[in-house]
Amino acid sequence: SANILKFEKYASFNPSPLSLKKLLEFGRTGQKNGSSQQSYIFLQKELPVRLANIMKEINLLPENLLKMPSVQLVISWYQQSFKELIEFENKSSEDQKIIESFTSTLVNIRNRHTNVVETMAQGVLEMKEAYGIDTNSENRIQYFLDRFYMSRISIRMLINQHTLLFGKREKNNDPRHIGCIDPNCNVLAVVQDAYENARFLCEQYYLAAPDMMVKTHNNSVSECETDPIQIAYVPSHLYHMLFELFKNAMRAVTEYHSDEGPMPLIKVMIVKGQEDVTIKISDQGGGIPRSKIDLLFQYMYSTAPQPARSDIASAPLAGYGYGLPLSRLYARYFQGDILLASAEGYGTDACIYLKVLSNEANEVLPVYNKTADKVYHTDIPVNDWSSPWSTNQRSFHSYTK
Ligand SMILES: N#Cc1c[nH]c2ncccc12
Repeated sequence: SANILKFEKYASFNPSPLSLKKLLEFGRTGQKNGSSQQSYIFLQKELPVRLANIMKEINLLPENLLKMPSVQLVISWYQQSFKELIEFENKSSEDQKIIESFTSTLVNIRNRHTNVVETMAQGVLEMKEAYGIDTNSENRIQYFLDRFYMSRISIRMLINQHTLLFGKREKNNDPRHIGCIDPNCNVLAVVQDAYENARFLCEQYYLAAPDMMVKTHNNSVSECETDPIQIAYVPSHLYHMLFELFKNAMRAVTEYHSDEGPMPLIKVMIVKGQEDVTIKISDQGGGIPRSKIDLLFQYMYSTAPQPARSDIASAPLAGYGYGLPLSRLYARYFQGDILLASAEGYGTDACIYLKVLSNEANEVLPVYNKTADKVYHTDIPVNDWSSPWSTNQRSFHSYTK
């Protein structure tokens, strides 16, 4: 049908990543007239391209997952949103009425996709319970969900920028922000905000919470050692990452020191260098074995059956949920990262790395291509490093000649 042809057409284009610098410049001119038109012209093509690219990958999911009702529901949301977007394919950007209609379509799409993460997690659970899971599928699902959620983060970022800059005036938005970007995001302020909120939850559940000590080092050449550490960033993304890491650190410390007196502090180091801003959160929560670190970022591992509704309210720090894998995607989205280094038996350092320069903070987007396609169609490569469990007749030596 015509829609299928349009779908293949948009899927044939690669997404065009924007940098924070581009998004900022765009937003600054945006507040003058005329660039709602530029935004419309860019999004009119870029949003269907990003939707079509990730929809191509959804179809490559393991059969057992694809047929889950929750996954079918998510697919229907993407199909509907794609259909609504291509309605604007040949509509002129000269007509302000068309741009207004496009902006309200974006709001509808954003609302339709509000619960995509939970619904996909439900689909993974349905499949686990119905068919179980083999390692190959687990790896493919991990690969897919990282790309699928990164694509969703990027689409929501573009929609939020357009609707905040050109949509109905939001009442409480900070005039210094450009859409959802703060050109001078004060990192310490977001750290303190996330800590206070995680502490509140921790005290509610554990009746106690560890204190925090923060040190900052501003080693950027153009600034003084004591200048506040600021970068162009999306405060809500930074908050999401910090809140998650503080919750996990507090849970570890309170559970590891449950029986004795005062709990050890959570130490936070914020450093601005030439290339990176690093936020290191160090706890003495007993740590986690190196062999289990990867599990914290596994969607499948974190997809545990939801405890009874009453438990959810009382266990706000329970389980790891999708918080860590999604937080790492937020960090990676603008070329940063989150790394965990643990000393089992003592504690854990969690590091958030962000880009100092906004022209280096380019969107990281999944690109549907032959490589991606191959990941879905090849099994895990044959073991090319020795392992104690693999006996290989060909080279097995008998030492008892
Ligand atoms: N994220 C995070 C963590 C921060 N501290 C931790 N301790 C045990 C397990 C996970 C964590």
